[in-house]
Amino acid sequence: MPYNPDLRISTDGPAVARAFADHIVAKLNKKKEGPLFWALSGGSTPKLLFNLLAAEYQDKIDWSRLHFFWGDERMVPHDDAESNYGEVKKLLFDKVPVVKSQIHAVQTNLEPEEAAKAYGEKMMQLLPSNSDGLPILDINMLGMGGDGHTASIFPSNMKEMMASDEICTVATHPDSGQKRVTMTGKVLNASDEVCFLITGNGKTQRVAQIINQENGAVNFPTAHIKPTSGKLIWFLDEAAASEVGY
Ligand SMILES: O=C(O)[C@H](O)[C@@H](O)[C@H](O)[C@H](O)COP(=O)(O)O
Repeated sequence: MPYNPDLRISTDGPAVARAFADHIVAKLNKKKEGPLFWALSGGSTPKLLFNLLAAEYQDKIDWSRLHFFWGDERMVPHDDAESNYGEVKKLLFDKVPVVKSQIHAVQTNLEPEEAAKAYGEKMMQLLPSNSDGLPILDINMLGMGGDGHTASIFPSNMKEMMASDEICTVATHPDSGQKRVTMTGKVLNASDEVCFLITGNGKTQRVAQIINQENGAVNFPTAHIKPTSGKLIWFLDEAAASEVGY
């Protein structure tokens, strides 16, 4: 399958956040009615988005239609500074009229294996599934680490995570040893749409290697995330995209 994601390049991080926020509005308008199942990612880039949504999109989005999931979550209490859920609760959920019962957080009070199993079961209950029996998210918003990881699929566990038939599984951060629950590669690729939000000159080389399909790209998990039948969009700022070949 050729690798030619839809590239949407904006001037800087805030402009990337705005481009993606407008993309959410457009998707809600296109779908006219019914729920939109949106998986969030952690990290610093989404913070720009959450702050913008809270500040300027209160009335542009019908928040009652949104269901929130997480592509990965750190196995810490929700009020821990490391919590992906905690971050978006503080920056967004506490400021806009989301429906609390439609926020589907990972149960980080459970043991990691239990939490991964429970989350996979919850996704199967709530989401439509494809012909392979995998849950389909309308939008899977992902970031990319400097090592090319996405969600909590790292180069060190990539083969296992991309081959797994589990919906969610436990991952261990290679540096910190932190336990995480992550959606597996097949689930990410079952999404109706995967949107990468990647900004900053720290990602330039990795972005170029993957988008230009240079040697070694196959070593990076992000290069393996291309929906089997959905769309793949990369929202980039000029710094991250500066060495993209086309
Ligand atoms: O829980 C996490 O840490 C994220 O899901 C992770 O995969 C993140 O998306 C990347 O590390 C990019 O993070 P930045 O946007 O901070 O570079």
